Amino acid sequence: MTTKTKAFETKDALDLYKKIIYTEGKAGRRMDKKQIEEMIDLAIKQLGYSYAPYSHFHVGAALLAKNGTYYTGCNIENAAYTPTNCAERTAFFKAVSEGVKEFQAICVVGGRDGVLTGYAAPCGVCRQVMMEFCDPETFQIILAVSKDKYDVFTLRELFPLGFGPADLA
Ligand SMILES: O=c1ccn([C@H]2C[C@H](O)[C@@H](CO)O2)c(=O)[nH]1
Ligand SMILES: [Zn+2]
Repeated sequence: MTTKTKAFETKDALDLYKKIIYTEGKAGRRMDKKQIEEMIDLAIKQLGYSYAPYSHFHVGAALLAKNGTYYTGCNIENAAYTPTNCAERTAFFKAVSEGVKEFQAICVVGGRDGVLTGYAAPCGVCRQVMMEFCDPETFQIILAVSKDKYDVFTLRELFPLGFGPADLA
């Protein structure tokens, strides 16, 4: 019998294991489960504000600043298509326009007609904007389908070898 099997012999041990994987994520990171759930709720609420008459793909985001403030965002499309702003960038630009430039994490949800069936990963442009303001090693990106189905990534994982302000130094 392996040590791992032994660890799950009691319900307490199993609960502890679940707590660890839920709060630390795959790469051993630390985000409070309650806070992740709060961010998922906020991002899902944003789906209701999404303006997506062309793609019908609704996206919501909740950005957590280091000062503890949340900035939410939705995608905002345009008849000329290219002026479209993604949910993530809406959240970032709201924060930066209010003088807030330090961030801990963002949660993103999205799906056709606002129905969440899988992860809506940030597009390349949004990853580049994150790279401008966030430390790629520590900034957390929560991709969620529901409060029971989500994954946490660092910006570095989603944007390896990304170009950022440090490259100009
Ligand atoms: O990172 C992304 C990628 C796409 N979208 C939006 C833009 C557009 O309105 C729709 C389809 O691409 O999804 C976002 O909000 N965030
Ligand atoms: Zn984007």
